[in-house]
Amino acid sequence: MTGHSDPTSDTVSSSTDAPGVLAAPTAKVETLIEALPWMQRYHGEIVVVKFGGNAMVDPELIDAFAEDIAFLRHAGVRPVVVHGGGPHISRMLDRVGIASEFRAGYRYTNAEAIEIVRMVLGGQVARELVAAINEVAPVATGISGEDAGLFQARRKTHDQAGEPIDLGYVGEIESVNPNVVLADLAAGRIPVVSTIASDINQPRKALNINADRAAAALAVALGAKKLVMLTDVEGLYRNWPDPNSLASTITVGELRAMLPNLAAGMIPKAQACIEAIDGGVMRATIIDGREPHATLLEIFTTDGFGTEVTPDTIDS
Ligand SMILES: Nc1ncnc2c1ncn2[C@@H]1O[C@H](COP(=O)(O)OP(=O)(O)O)[C@@H](O)[C@H]1O
Ligand SMILES: CC(=O)N[C@@H](CCC(=O)OP(=O)(O)O)C(=O)O
Repeated sequence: MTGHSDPTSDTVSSSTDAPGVLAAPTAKVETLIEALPWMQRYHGEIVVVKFGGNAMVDPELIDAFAEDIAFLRHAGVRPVVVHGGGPHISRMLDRVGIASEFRAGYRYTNAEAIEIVRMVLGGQVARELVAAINEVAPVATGISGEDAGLFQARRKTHDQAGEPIDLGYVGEIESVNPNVVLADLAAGRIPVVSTIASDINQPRKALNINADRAAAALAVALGAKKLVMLTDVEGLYRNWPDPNSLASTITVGELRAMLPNLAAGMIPKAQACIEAIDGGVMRATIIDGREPHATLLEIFTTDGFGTEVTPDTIDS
């Protein structure tokens, strides 16, 4: 039996271990068969997967994520990874004596901090993730949003309720030129994108872009079929932090209505889901990145998990 890890199991089993020996292959086949319609649905499609800094908490989770991305690529999906790195940035800022401050879910980024953000995202987090994926499938490449005009941004001046806000060198994406990502995909590579943008008014200056928002803008520009965001909670809670209020599906209209009452890191995530769906991405999901292989389970199994944001009316 090709690929069978236990050569002794070709022999007749004793009655005590027979049920386990019989059940395991059946379950494996069921899992594979369950994946078939999802593989068909996403074959050849672009899926943007955002890996949040809080989901990158341990090396085993990064390894499992790298395997999932390699699996998707070899199953015929065209995955594009967008990474966060908030905790990594906060640690480095702390080391150089800059306190982290978040306003309405976004990091207040002064002139010194933007240099650290650029260095940590492009020079540390992207490198670690590219290396992890390349260990499994050596086709990952790192791309900064400053490369080849990928992300052009303008300084962010208002919060989600439309009130003026000072965030320093934080940007809102104004335009996306996805050609550099498309070229990588066409060459069979797995792009890993860092969310720094060029300032539209000062092209040599960088702006700090929230990674959820950047992932959504990129998903729209690429015509992605799906946006998946891995984070450190099970999904979106309608009544945070009530553990019984986890939403398994929510329409974009319902989410829009919740937006003014959301807190902290969930604000940009919800805005990202809304932008993605409004921009034509059919599904945006927020899933628990603390669960190993969450990405694969979400994309290739029927139940999926976490919170799925859908258009108000679903026609596909
Ligand atoms: N309604 C909500 N549902 C889920 N999480 C929420 C909600 N409101 C605020 N949060 C917070 O948002 C956090 C996720 O955002 P964030 O820390 O920015 O994650 P990431 O680094 O993955 O982008 C959760 O850990 C939780 O503390
Ligand atoms: C403007 C802003 O807040 N930028 C984020 C960019 C990184 C990010 O979004 O990382 P996570 O996905 O891990 O939160 C920051 O500086 O933390």
